[in-house]
Amino acid sequence: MIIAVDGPAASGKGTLASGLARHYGLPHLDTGLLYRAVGLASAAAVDGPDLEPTAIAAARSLDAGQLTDLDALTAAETGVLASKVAVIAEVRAALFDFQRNFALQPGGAVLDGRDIGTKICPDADAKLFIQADSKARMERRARQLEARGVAVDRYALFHQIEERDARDMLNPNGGFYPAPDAHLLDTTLMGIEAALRAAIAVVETALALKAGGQSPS
Ligand SMILES: Nc1ncnc2c1ncn2[C@@H]1O[C@H](COP(=O)(O)OP(=O)(O)OP(=O)(O)O)[C@@H](O)[C@H]1O
Ligand SMILES: Nc1ccn([C@@H]2O[C@H](COP(=O)(O)O)[C@@H](O)[C@H]2O)c(=O)n1
Repeated sequence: MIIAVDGPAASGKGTLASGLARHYGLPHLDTGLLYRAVGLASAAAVDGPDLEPTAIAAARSLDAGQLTDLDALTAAETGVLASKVAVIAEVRAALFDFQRNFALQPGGAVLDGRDIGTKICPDADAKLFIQADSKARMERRARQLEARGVAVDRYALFHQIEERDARDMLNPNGGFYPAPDAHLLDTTLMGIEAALRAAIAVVETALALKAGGQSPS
């Protein structure tokens, strides 16, 4: 079974994808980490003329060892770098096979990102698109960073998230919209447990419909 979980920055898609993976006993891939690793590897070239070739070479030579330094990878600034390399078509192409092969492993997988339901796994058995308003997303990210001891300027963080959302939405090589068969889940007013229960219900309904049965009540 393949489950696709998409949504904007700090919407909680990674948390839900990891909860779904635990619930169904499936492996989970946070595909944002791949773009973050390429962004980090290209940091010295960012906003300069060499960004494209640097990022393309970094994407083509990416290996799993670069996905381990979670403090550096999940820093807010790394998210901005990631969104700058994510507009480069050759970077997306270089990362495609890794994601697709992960999805196609025996038994299936849960992947979260921006284009899983539209580009990486248009054939997924269940697709969720997670939404939450920008203020809620900013507050979630702020608390996450503060829990790690990082000082947060909420005003700057809010603008950084909005700027990244805008770059992502305009990404000409993206596909960062809900797939036509995705279920929209707005978690603005939901805690993590309630959101996970709702996500599991979406998957159960998708599976029941796929099997040709009634959707579970
Ligand atoms: N429904 C929720 N209510 C409150 N907090 C939440 C909820 N969902 C997730 N969080 C918290 O918000 C923070 C961001 O969540 P998460 O990392 O899952 O988002 P994301 O969409 O994967 O982010 P990114 O796209 O930037 O990687 C985490 O600290 C997580 O625990
Ligand atoms: N499938 C994906 C996943 C991510 N991106 C880009 O990477 C940035 C960071 O992603 P997070 O999920 O960790 O926030 C994101 O803003 C996108 O620009 C992508 O292009 N495709």
